[in-house]
Amino acid sequence: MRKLLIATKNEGKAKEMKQLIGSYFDDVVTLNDFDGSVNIIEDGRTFEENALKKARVIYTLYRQPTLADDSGLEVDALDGKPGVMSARYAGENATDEDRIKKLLDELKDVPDDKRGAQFVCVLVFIDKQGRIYQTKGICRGKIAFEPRGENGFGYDPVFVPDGFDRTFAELDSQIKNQISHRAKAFENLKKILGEIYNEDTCD
Ligand SMILES: O=c1[nH]c(=O)c2ncn([C@@H]3O[C@H](COP(=O)(O)OP(=O)(O)OP(=O)(O)O)[C@@H](O)[C@H]3O)c2[nH]1
Ligand SMILES: [Mg+2]
Repeated sequence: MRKLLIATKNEGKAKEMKQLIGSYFDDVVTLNDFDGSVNIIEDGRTFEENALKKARVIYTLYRQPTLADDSGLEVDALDGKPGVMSARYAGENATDEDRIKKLLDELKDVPDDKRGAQFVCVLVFIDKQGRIYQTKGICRGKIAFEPRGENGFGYDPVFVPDGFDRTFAELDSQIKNQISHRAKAFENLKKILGEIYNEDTCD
């Protein structure tokens, strides 16, 4: 029985991660399932530092294979902000709506051709023996002028991925799971998992 702990409390992210992880684990649980009380301070300057910290804290507590995702939105016209601050962009207790409103306010005078942005996702996986693996995915797109769509989470209603004219929240979740920053990071992670679990099938 192979168990994976996912070090996230974000339900939107957790749902996508469970869909993307594939069949390498028999049981996949997130912090909301097994330890909602743990509070990890994300004080890194990069997605890499924060993802590593989340994975390390949970691996150290439970000594089980652990996966963490640190992700966010980098907007060209804001010099890469909100970046690692994406979840806290409008304050600690703000909602997705508050964050979107703040973003659209800041971009209100920015024309269509200057609204480029990218979602970034860094995954850190720690295997049963404590070996650390990291992958990254980027999805380019642009920021819409108003929110559209009901799917997904976070900034999805205002992010239009390159090659599409609909937002992530208007696209089917299956399409998001093929082209997103998270999907790309998982493509690389699955290659690593394939190697780990082929050479070491015990757990
Ligand atoms: O529209 C979106 N579609 C996405 O696919 C996506 N991926 C990340 N984000 C945003 O970036 C923050 C990450 O911050 P984050 O990595 O610290 O996660 P979090 O604090 O929400 O949960 P946890 O995993 O740390 O427990 C999230 O809250 C979201 O606002 C996304 N928004
Ligand atoms: Mg967080």
